[in-house]
Amino acid sequence: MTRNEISQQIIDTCIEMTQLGLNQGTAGNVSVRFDGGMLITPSGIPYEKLTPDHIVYVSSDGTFEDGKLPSSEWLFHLTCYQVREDVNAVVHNHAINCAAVSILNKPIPAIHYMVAASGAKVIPCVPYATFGSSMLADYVEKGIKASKAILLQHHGLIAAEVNLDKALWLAHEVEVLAELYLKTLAVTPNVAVLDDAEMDVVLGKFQSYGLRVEK
Ligand SMILES: C[C@H](O)[C@@H](O)[C@@H](O)C(=O)COP(=O)(O)O
Ligand SMILES: [Zn+2]
Repeated sequence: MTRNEISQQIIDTCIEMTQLGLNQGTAGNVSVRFDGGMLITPSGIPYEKLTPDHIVYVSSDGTFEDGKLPSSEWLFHLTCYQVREDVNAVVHNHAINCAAVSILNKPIPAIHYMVAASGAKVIPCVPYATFGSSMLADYVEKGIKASKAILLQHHGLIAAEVNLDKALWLAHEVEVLAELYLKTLAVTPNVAVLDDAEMDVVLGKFQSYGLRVEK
């Protein structure tokens, strides 16, 4: 795919993210691994105003094109690609239920088997650090190594996957899980969780879930 086509896909994903109710205003950002670095949304431009020319190429050493300003979170996006070879797209947003759980500073435990869609038994909540900081990128590095979806304390969510469709799908799933967690926490502080053995089974099943058999 050409740079222009991927850039349009990034914009389409941003708009869908807002339509799904996962984001507000200019919050959030989206990137795709590209040519040794990544293509990423610019900083602070409303999604509906974006054209492919606004999308910024950031190289693996963090340098970017003259006259363009990448997302303030470019460093944690780049970090995701550097520490996980299996991901090619990263989505960040401030989805309301994920942000609420992050304010409680709680990981999302195995309250539902869909937690395993993250590739982990628990969706971690990494500590707060100022947006755009290298400290935040350091926390993201630790979290994303363990799980393809993480909560950022007092901030929001990151979901990383093999492609944009799957990254957005995962972000949406985690928002549903966060809502379920808040609803159950409102009834009892001791929310029941699935045991490790069952989560191992589900994690195994997710390895081949949705893969088409080639004939
Ligand atoms: C202040 C920013 O909104 C920050 O929260 C960042 O994390 C974000 O989500 C959007 O920033 P960019 O427009 O710089 O991508
Ligand atoms: Zn943010």
